[in-house]
Amino acid sequence: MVKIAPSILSADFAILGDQVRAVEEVGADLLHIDVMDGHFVPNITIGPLVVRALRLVSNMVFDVHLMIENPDRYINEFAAAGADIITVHIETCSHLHRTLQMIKQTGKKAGLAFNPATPPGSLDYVLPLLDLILVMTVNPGFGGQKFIQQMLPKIKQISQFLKEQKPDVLLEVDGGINKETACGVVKAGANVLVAGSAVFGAADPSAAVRALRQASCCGMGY
Ligand SMILES: O=C(CO)[C@@H](O)[C@H](O)COP(=O)(O)O
Ligand SMILES: [Fe+2]
Repeated sequence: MVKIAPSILSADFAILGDQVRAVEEVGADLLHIDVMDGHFVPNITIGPLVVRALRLVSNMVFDVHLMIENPDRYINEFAAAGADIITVHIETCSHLHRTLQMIKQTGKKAGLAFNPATPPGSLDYVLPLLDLILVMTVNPGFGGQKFIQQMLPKIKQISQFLKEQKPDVLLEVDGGINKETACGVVKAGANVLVAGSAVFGAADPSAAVRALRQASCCGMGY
């Protein structure tokens, strides 16, 4: 079953709690929380305080996507604030194995993200520590960008690798996912679809989650 992960980056922050409740009620599987530091990516967004506040109003799995330099400094804080999955970018970690160990030591699930131009190289060496792999299908930093088609072979390659080595690891895609692109990424092997503007940019976010779920079924052959 494909999981749908609305990204609050495109939500209305003035009514964030209501928007999160709406996607939770319609059965979205994870809540994707984009953390940006203005260094690794040009944008600045959410910190642990917001995660802590949302934890009080939601029981969803919190999927925290750290787009920050030197993520080790903040792993414990995000874990304590209520993150369930903490994903770091391979491009930000000088000691990736240690960083992933640090996440696992908090008792949370660990994810590893790859920018569009980054080959999925080090996977062999850190796979035992991973619960999720995130393939960026846009360059990180902003919502509402166009899906990069060239990522489909990368998704296929990682999906094949996971089937052989560790099938329970989630394969998430993030960026430009909507009703039109969902089928192709699922066919390529993705099983978690992050969607920001396609959900919270829609007039009715609940209907948009349902539509995305429906569209993802085509990739599974029905
Ligand atoms: O991590 C990011 C952007 O860097 C994402 O999670 C965005 O929030 C996706 O937005 P859409 O492309 O779905 O609008
Ligand atoms: Fe993200």
